[in-house]
Amino acid sequence: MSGTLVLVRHGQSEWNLKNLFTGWRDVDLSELGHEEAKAAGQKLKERGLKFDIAFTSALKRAQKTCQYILDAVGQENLQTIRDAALNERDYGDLNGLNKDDARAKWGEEQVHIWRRSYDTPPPGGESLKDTGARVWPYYLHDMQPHVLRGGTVLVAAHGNSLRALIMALEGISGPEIVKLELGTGVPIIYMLNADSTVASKEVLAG
Ligand SMILES: O=C(O)[C@@H](CO)OP(=O)(O)O
Repeated sequence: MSGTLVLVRHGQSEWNLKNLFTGWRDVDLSELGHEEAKAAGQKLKERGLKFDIAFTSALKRAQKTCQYILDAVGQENLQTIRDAALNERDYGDLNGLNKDDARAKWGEEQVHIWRRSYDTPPPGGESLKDTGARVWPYYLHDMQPHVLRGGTVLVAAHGNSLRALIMALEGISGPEIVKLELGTGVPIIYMLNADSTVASKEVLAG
């Protein structure tokens, strides 16, 4: 057995609440999002988890979620690396549009393909494959070494940057990844083997 990797999607954002495509727009957590982030920290504290390093994106909804978690576990000053490699997928021309308006304009199926498929990018934006092409090398180079040294690593990021990471981590296929949805503020705890494969996965939902 090797180390522990804890992935958390940020708490609900203002634009999640308004049902808008968000992507790289730097919107804040909603009131509920602040609570979800605190609750995520509380759950991890109850597990007795202590981190060796934290990683988050260049966007404040993820950074604030990260800080709430570190505060909750009593590690408010832990080394935290912020990197745009972990940013949400760039939604391109869809950024700022209402998701229901987009469905009315382009159809339910097309919007679902843009939101959840592996390799169909939204107009002017990144596909999940494109997102994985920046997230996975970053994981391998910057995060995995800590895990393989037996460390416990926190990653507070976004729905699609984490879907891309989980896809590679678990070896999920393109057709299967369509079904994977991540809840806001829900921690996922992976224990990894020494050969970097997944030994166990636990989702702290509810
Ligand atoms: O708007 C976004 O950037 C993302 C995540 O909130 O939305 P979706 O769930 O549609 O990928």
